[in-house]
Amino acid sequence: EMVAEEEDTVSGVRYGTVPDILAFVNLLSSMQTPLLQHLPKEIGVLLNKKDMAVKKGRYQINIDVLLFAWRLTYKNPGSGLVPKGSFGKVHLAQDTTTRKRMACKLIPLENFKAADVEFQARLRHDNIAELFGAVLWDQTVHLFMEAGEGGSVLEKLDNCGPMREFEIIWVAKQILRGLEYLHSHNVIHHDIKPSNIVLMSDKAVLVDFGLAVQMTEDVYSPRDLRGTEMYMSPELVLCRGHNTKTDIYSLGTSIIHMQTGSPPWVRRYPRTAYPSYLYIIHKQAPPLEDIAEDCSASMRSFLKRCLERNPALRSSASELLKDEAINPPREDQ
Ligand SMILES: Nc1nnc(-c2c[nH]c3ncc(-c4c[nH]c5ccccc45)cc23)o1
Repeated sequence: EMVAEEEDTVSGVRYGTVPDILAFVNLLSSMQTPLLQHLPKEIGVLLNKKDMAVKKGRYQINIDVLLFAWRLTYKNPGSGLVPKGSFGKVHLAQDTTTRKRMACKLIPLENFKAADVEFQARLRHDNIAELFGAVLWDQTVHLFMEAGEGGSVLEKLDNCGPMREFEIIWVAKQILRGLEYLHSHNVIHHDIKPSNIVLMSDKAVLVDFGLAVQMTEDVYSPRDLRGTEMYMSPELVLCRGHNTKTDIYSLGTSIIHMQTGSPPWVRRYPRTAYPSYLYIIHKQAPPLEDIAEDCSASMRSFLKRCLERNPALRSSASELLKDEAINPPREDQ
């Protein structure tokens, strides 16, 4: 009766609350795949009753919700792309009843970790991509989330070149609000970079919490190296313990990428000659030389605060939100 019981607790797709979806995703990551191999249909928990229409316990891909490759406004038509997250491909999804457009990240069940969802389910903030639901279908976990239809900042940089300072200020301010909220819950994102910042018409949001961790003390001692090299802080590379300030450093290197079109280091140390940048990040002073020539004095001092080598002296998100660089006096606007 154990199997039958588990079957009926997970049968079909239903609306639920955050504890329900956390229980569901923990079940997924603990359940052995053989048991999940022969499920008759999709199973899942949806948080968003308003925009997702479940019909008699069904929420079928290609029937109740359609998946598309993203078509970017500034990309030539037809080049629909499927951006890759840390462990999954991200599609545009549209509920066929409500017409709501969402992002849908597909993670193969064997790669799925409850952590992918836990932070996004438990933490809600305007500048963190909202989780709408999770559905297991055909051995693949489908995570439905708030969609940044303007694409990621990386796509924008690749397509439109370096951003102007007022655009960078607009993005930096919102990501700092998201980081201030995350860090107030002792959560480290661990992968702040242009491809994990997505754009909507009225805001920028953080995505991809696959590497996020919650600190229990005021230092996190890593078991593995998490993040993307170019944006990593010196203390993270050293692997002797770090804290939420590592995200602030990664925002600083991301801003250098936004203003110059390239991540720090690569112009001075070409990728062809340097397979890894970890040693450079550890040995060299922070990459202030890679700050754009036309960077304003206030933004330059803002970046120095983000890229301070000593995390204890590096500014926090709350402190940076008061910086004049992102609060220009009115006549500047
Ligand atoms: N790794 C990851 N985990 N969650 C997300 C995510 C949640 N909502 C989203 N909205 C848009 C995009 C996106 C990324 N690159 C793009 C290029 C074109 C259009 C859209 C995008 C990604 C997401 O991404």
